Amino acid sequence: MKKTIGFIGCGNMAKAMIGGLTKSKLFDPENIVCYDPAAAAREQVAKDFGVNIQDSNVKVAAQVDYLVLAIKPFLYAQILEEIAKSVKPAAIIIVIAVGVGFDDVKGILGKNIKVVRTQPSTPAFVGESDSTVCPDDLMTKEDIADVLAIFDSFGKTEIISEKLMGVVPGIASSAPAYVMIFIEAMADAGVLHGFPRDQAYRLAAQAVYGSAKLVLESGEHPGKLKDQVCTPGGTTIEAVRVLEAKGFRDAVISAVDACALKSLSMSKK
Ligand SMILES: NC(=O)C1=CN([C@@H]2O[C@H](COP(=O)(O)OP(=O)(O)OC[C@H]3O[C@@H](n4cnc5c(N)ncnc54)[C@H](O)[C@@H]3O)[C@@H](O)[C@H]2O)C=CC1
Ligand SMILES: O=C(O)[C@@H]1CCC=N1
Repeated sequence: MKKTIGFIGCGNMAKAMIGGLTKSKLFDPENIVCYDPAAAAREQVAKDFGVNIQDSNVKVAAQVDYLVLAIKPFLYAQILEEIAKSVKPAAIIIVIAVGVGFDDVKGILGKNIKVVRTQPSTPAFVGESDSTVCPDDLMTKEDIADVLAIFDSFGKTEIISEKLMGVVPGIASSAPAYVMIFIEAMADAGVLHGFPRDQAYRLAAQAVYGSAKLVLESGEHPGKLKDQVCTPGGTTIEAVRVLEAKGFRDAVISAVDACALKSLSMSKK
């Protein structure tokens, strides 16, 4: 792409996204323009990816076509005020924070600014984010295609409605945390039975990865794929019995619901 993309904030999500952008060669490193007040954060992205580091948010905002606000939600208003006079009128603002809506951005940058709400996830570090994007009404088909190309460079992307944007952390962007707990717990059980820890993590992680790939590539219902594993009178159904008795499904549904409700409450603040 012959355009420029800027990152305000060079923390976890910025690093994960920049990794995909540079690996895919979608942007030349000098066209990825970044600032973070934390020297260690900006030095890390400069060292890892050779990106173009500036000395203020304003300088980033003034020169880019796409501007990713890779900062915590509570900083959005303050930083939008800071860059308001510098943002290019035709720039596309990429919001990645939970709870920050179109009106929050347009209320400060003006109603004519193009904004896309998104949620990437940390598997972007390995090119496997399950990103969601929601463009505003001003964005053209070409704008949307460009934003999809950006997000596809570090994973898979779904376009969703603004109403679902508030729910998405529950099943997507926060989900890596629950999956990590599942992997850790499975590996702990392996260690309990004598497996070396590193081998237990590899096996548990591959079980999750392989199962996810099977769902995605076979297109089969997850219940059917579960049944394929359960030999009558065998080992797997014993584990399934215990998971059901311990309320595994309810625990997962309740956790996703709690996450989604928290996210929705942040949008209403
Ligand atoms: N971590 C995750 O899994 C996901 C995070 N998000 C969203 O991404 C955003 C960033 O989150 P993380 O990267 O995880 O946080 P982080 O804490 O790793 O990075 C935030 C960065 O912002 C920098 N920063 C602080 N004040 C600043 C300022 N005045 N100007 C410029 N930069 C400043 C910090 O030094 C830090 O490097 C949040 O809004 C979060 O909701 C979205 C999806 C997933
Ligand atoms: O926990 C959080 O608020 C962020 C948003 C999605 C993942 N982590």
